[in-house]
Amino acid sequence: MYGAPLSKHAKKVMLLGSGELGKEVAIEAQRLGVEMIAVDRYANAPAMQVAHRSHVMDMLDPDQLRSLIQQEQPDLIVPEIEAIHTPTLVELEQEGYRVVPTATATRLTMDREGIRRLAAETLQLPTARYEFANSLEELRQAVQKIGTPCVIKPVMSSSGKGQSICRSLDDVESSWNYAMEGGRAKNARVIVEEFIHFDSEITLLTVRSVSGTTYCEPIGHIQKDGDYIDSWQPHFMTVEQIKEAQHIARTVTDALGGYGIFGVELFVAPDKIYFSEVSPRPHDTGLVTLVTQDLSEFALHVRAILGFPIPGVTLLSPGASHTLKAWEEQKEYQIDGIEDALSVPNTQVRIFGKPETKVGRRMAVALSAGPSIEVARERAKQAASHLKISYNQ
Ligand SMILES: Nc1ncnc2c1ncn2[C@@H]1O[C@H](COP(=O)(O)OP(=O)(O)OP(=O)(O)O)[C@@H](O)[C@H]1O
Ligand SMILES: NCC(=O)N[C@@H]1O[C@H](COP(=O)([O-])[O-])[C@@H](O)[C@H]1O
Ligand SMILES: [Mg+2]
Repeated sequence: MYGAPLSKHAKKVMLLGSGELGKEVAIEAQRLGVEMIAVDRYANAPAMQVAHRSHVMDMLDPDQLRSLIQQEQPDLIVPEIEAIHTPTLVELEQEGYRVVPTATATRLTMDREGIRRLAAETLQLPTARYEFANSLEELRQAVQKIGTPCVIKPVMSSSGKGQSICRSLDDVESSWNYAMEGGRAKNARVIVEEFIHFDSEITLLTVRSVSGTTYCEPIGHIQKDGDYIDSWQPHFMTVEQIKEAQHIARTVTDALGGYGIFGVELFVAPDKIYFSEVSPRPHDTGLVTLVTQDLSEFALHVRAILGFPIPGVTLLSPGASHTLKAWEEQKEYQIDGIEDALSVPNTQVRIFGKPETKVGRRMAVALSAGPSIEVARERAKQAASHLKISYNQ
């Protein structure tokens, strides 16, 4: 039970992070008559453009974060990115605020170390072998222990930022420097992971709600330089593989707790399935669910966090997504080719409306349904290829 947005009894939801994923969450929440407050580090972020109001602030600053939350008094705090001062969320939760899915889940997944130690050491889930290093010298030793090729990532980064493949000991120094440039916060710590030669990688969207745990069909995806290029659903897996994937997803999401959607990232190798990482929030590769499921991952997240039932999720059609990225840093840009993209059958586009372009920044996505995965992927790729960014100096 709640009142109209902006009235005394409104249900107030605060998004911490207001990118393309938050924008879809805000739209779904608006559909249920929720009052939306969008927060991010820059003005006119995508979700801010569809929320009731917005705030620009440094979410890694504990004082700013606390004072905004105390000022707004949201019923639910919904982290949309990892770069948030999560110890403050833990304190606020103890003081009675509700953090989605839980403050501890956001703290553990904020850096790779928390979630990796939970999954591999506490829960004993299969992961790539790993080591941590705080300096170039420690990194050399860690690479020698893990062996090459290996993957080196800042402990605090996302969308592949600062991540590289180290193919021999000669690469260690450049990998270290790259990680130092790409990492978030001033944290000189990296993880070195054994390189897994997987057949495919998937996201298993898993929802925890008042109705229990529900799994979506697996989403296959291709990543380049640690960031996603295209995704499709359903991804074919054997019954045994699906059972194993769901077991891993269940174990890790039960340990994190709370209500909401989780993107469980798994590597599917010939002999076994590896846990990679988990987002306690909608996942970028899950944008495809906007055209494949009766309830998208965003609708599922909103339903779950508001405490509403999720009797089931239905896959309506095979589908695919294909991203459009910018390759220049500019304050002014235009997107052309939308007409051609929308001429592709069963296709939609989402233009995120980010105020500026950056090198490698995702600006839009094409979403296509089709009679098969092959057709859907081809349609989404074709539609995305029609979208062109022109940069105006
Ligand atoms: N140990 C590994 N072996 C092989 N490939 C890997 C390994 N670790 C990461 N990758 C590849 O790099 C991609 C990005 O890695 P990861 O998910 O850890 O980074 P991320 O920065 O958290 O990305 P995002 O925030 O988009 O999920 C993976 O999806 C996978 O394709
Ligand atoms: N892999 C995580 C992910 O896709 N997160 C999405 O990207 C936005 C940041 O984009 P930006 O870096 O272009 O501002 C985030 O706000 C979220 O929507
Ligand atoms: Mg990932």
